[in-house]
Amino acid sequence: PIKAVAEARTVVGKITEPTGRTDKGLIDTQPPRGTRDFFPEDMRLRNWLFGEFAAVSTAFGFEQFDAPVLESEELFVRKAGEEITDQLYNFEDKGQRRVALRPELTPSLARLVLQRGRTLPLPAKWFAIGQCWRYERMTRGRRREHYQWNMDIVGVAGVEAEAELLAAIVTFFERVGLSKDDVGVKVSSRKVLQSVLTQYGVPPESFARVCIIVDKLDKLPRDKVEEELRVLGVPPATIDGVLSALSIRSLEELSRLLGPDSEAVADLTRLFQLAEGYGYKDWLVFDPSVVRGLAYYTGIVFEGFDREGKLRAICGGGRYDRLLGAFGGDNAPMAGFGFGDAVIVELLKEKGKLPAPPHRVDDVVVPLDTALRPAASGIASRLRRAGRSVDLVLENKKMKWAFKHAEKLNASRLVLVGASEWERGKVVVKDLAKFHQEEVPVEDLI
Ligand SMILES: Nc1ccc(Br)nc1
Repeated sequence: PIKAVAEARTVVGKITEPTGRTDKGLIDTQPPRGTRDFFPEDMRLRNWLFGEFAAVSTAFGFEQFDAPVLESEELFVRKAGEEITDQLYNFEDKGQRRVALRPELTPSLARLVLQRGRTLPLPAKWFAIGQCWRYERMTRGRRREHYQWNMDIVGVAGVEAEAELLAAIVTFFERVGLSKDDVGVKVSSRKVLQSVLTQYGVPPESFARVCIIVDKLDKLPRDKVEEELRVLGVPPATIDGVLSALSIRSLEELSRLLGPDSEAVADLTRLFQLAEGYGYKDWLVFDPSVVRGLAYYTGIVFEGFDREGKLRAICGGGRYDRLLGAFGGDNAPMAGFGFGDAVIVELLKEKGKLPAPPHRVDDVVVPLDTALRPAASGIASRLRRAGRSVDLVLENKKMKWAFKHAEKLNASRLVLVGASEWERGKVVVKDLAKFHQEEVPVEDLI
């Protein structure tokens, strides 16, 4: 079959038949547009990365949750002009239900919190690693799915929650070999923008939309952003006021602009003080131009970035105290972040820090003749029960082949089941690292 696939690709290249098959009757072996296959070598990298995500979440005492990739569309319908909802992967199912592949995990988290209601002990510290989707015109050739790690804290109103979440992000970066010279985290608060807009008399109901437009400043030219703000009804003087506030680069300056009683200044000052305590203050950069592109943030917002500025945001998050209310529930303070599986891999590749976990087994077990296959199967079971990973050779092979096979599998030992040893209740165990072998009684074999 491999040959056929190769032929199909070379001869035909693409699907020619209306049946979706090549002229040789081969199905299209590529995954759907914008999606990825994970071959074993890809899966080993993915398992390593998700293992690091989960290890950090566990180190912080978080519990894992998950929810369906398929959700009711209404969970994601927000009228703030976000890219994430513009690109919703939504459709009508066979029961005429409006459904969507989740573009993010936070609304599902909110749904689960509401489902538990008052029975949910607070604070709740939950994490998830889940596939998220968008439907983007393939003209841009971008992916339509990625996996995202989320950590969220429900029930903590103070910036202690954000400080803990930032500590988790820094812990992850350190675990995978990145330092504060490689990456940083830009931190701000939406209360900065809220204060400025209030000073200029912009109605609160425009706040989310203004944030979504301002978030485009690092993607669109300034005049385009100003145009979108004007269309939204934000007067030019206000736009200038907003944009000049975003160019502030110190909390002292911010305090002069917003006044000594500003909540934004108090939150950020406290957050940097806590960061000092954790020891990651040098990883943080106060940057009021960070607003993030999700409508529901209400306070501190942050995003991980590569200091060389070559890549898109590595991760992002913030406080969102009004999401449960938006779903008709009672509000509870919430803060969290999302960390995708794409940019971090690009960054680790750039830094030469991307691991390539090899496939390996502990033992290769080989019967040296057909009559000993049941015995060899028994040996493999015994070793597996002892916790070893065992590749049992399933065809009749010679010793030479067995050695090569064990080497390919990076095996630690080659266990040979031969007639003469078996008669004496033994097998031959070759230690492939120490080039030494011994006859081991079956009852002593582990
Ligand atoms: N929200 C979202 C979903 C899928 C991808 Br790829 N990127 C962003």
